[in-house]
Amino acid sequence: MSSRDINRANFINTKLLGRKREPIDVRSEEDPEIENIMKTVETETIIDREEVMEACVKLLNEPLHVLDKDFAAGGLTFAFNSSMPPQMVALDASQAWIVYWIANSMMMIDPSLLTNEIKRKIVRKLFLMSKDNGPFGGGESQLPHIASTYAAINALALCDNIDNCWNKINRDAIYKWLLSLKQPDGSFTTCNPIGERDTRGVYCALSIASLLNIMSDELTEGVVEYLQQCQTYEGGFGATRLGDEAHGGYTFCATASLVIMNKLNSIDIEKLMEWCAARQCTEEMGLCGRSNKLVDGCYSFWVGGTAAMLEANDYHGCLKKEALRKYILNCCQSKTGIALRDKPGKNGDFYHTNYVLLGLSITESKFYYHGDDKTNRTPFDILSKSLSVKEVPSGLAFINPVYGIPNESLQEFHEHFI
Ligand SMILES: CC(C)=CCC/C(C)=C/CC/C(C)=C/COP(=O)(O)OP(=O)(O)O
Ligand SMILES: [Zn+2]
Repeated sequence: MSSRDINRANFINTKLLGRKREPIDVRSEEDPEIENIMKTVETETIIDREEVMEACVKLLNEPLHVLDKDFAAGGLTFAFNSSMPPQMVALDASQAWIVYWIANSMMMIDPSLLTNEIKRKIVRKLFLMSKDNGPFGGGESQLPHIASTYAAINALALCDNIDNCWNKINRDAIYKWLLSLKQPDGSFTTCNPIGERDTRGVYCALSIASLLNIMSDELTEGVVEYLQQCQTYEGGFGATRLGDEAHGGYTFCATASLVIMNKLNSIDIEKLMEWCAARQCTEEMGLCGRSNKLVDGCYSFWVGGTAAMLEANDYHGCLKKEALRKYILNCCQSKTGIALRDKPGKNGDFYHTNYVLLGLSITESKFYYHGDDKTNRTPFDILSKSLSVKEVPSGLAFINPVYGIPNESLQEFHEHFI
């Protein structure tokens, strides 16, 4: 991988998934592409809290908008089949993510949208991103990355073992590679040797390993202790154990990792519940990712999914789900675009479409565990059923909050590897 590729991958991972930090100095004359991306980022409209509140309150007072499924689905199908729009060039190292976001959105809206032809395209594209059929990079000829591998495995889980593709996944190579990323403090790097080490790596590693049934004591050694150190005084989790601010993305990753290991009881759950409840903005009723920050539709999953996992474990009521649902339906559907969005004033995108839809499904579901045996719980035992809502339910698929994919696909994929 050239230093330009490393810079670009770092930049994209930081912007898209990473924690807040000083901008990386990647602007150089030799790289006009990155120069352009930086310009777009810098000129992005800064939305003021007052403005957001005003726009949301106006929209929240309107009659509830019902998700325009045909519009959204048609748009997504088009986006997947056509070539990438220019702004997507910026996501060169995130192609596995894009495939997962689009496929998962389609699956949640209507599984028949994901035709065999589209599934074959997904499988073909994903395996091109890997030299040995796993682990996966962010695009063709890119080095493997833990987040790309996570996204690729999730996307493959949606493809129904078409053409026996699940047997093609190189589980041995993935297991060895995951072990090679393991750090003495219990965390995982995102890729070697330049990767970041934080709760994202832990979650991606455990999600991949549990789905492919390659979990081992060696993989999970020290992980609980690492995550315990990431819980902050506020109750949420920071990126690392070095005192980072609690954030919705990292809190989801830590909570889901603990649920996968059936170790939720090893952290301060009451504080975590308080922290989740405090994420619901009192005017907009959507969720923010951290203290004193703006509401954003994607936290309907990162924080909403955390609350759903707590609910399954009998810690109910962190969020006002009906009010969050209203925020999603009235404020996250862009009237002009095909996609779902962060907040009024923003454009829709694939990332927000997926996580807002996951969040919407959560607001219409009750979460619980199958069976009474608390000591042997697995993340695959989490079930959901319909929670009655005031207006018409959206009819989205029920999802598993640990993996962020519909229950049906999850069960089928998981059972394949038992
Ligand atoms: C599985 C996996 C890799 C998950 C990643 C989860 C994660 C860290 C999500 C957060 C992503 C995000 C857009 C943060 C924005 O920070 P910001 O400072 O721009 O936004 P804020 O003001 O809302 O904090
Ligand atoms: Zn967002």
